[in-house]
Amino acid sequence: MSKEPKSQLGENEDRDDGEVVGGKLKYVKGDLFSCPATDALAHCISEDCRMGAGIAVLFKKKYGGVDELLAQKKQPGECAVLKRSDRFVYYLITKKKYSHKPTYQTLRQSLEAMKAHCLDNGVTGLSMPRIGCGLDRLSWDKVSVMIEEVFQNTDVAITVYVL
Ligand SMILES: NC(=O)c1ccc[n+]([C@H]2O[C@H](COP(=O)([O-])OP(=O)(O)OC[C@H]3O[C@@H](n4cnc5c(N)ncnc54)[C@H](O)[C@@H]3O)[C@@H](O)[C@H]2O)c1
Repeated sequence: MSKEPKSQLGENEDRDDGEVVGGKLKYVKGDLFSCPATDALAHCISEDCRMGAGIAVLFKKKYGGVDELLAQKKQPGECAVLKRSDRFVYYLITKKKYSHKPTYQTLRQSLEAMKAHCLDNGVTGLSMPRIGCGLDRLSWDKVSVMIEEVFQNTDVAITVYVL
């Protein structure tokens, strides 16, 4: 596995096995969907559940469930969830419409909602891309710290996949 420049990954320790660990987050270079089948997955979407661009398109193709998600009537700052096989798939609702941009505040609230669901349901492994930091233009330096803060003092192991 090739290695990402550390500057793109934050303050991490590069290990011999190609994985990079830093605080609560572990980084793996590669496709998110190559993660262990038992890991829960997380990504960001809008309240309208459009999922017409970015990695959300892949989630829609793989897991469907748009009607099921819309029926949950989750708003920005909340988190919708699907159960697929033995895993939960989390949809962090960070904005109202697909054309909007999220705020750090709604992302934090959505992460808190996801954490609550993880703790209530015994989730111990969670994989995600660099959420909010592609099309949604947030800063990974800030978002990674936020994820660490929200999940500190939990046993949820978080892996971030970076292409
Ligand atoms: N028309 C629309 O529906 C529309 C419009 C704007 C944004 N979006 C989408 O984008 C928003 C989310 O933005 P975002 O910045 O959180 O997500 P994103 O930009 O889709 O992806 C976040 C990060 O993941 C990376 N990535 C992409 N594929 C993979 C993969 N297979 N494995 C690992 N990493 C990967 C991507 O390069 C980026 O750095 C949501 O609203 C979503 O629906 C949709």
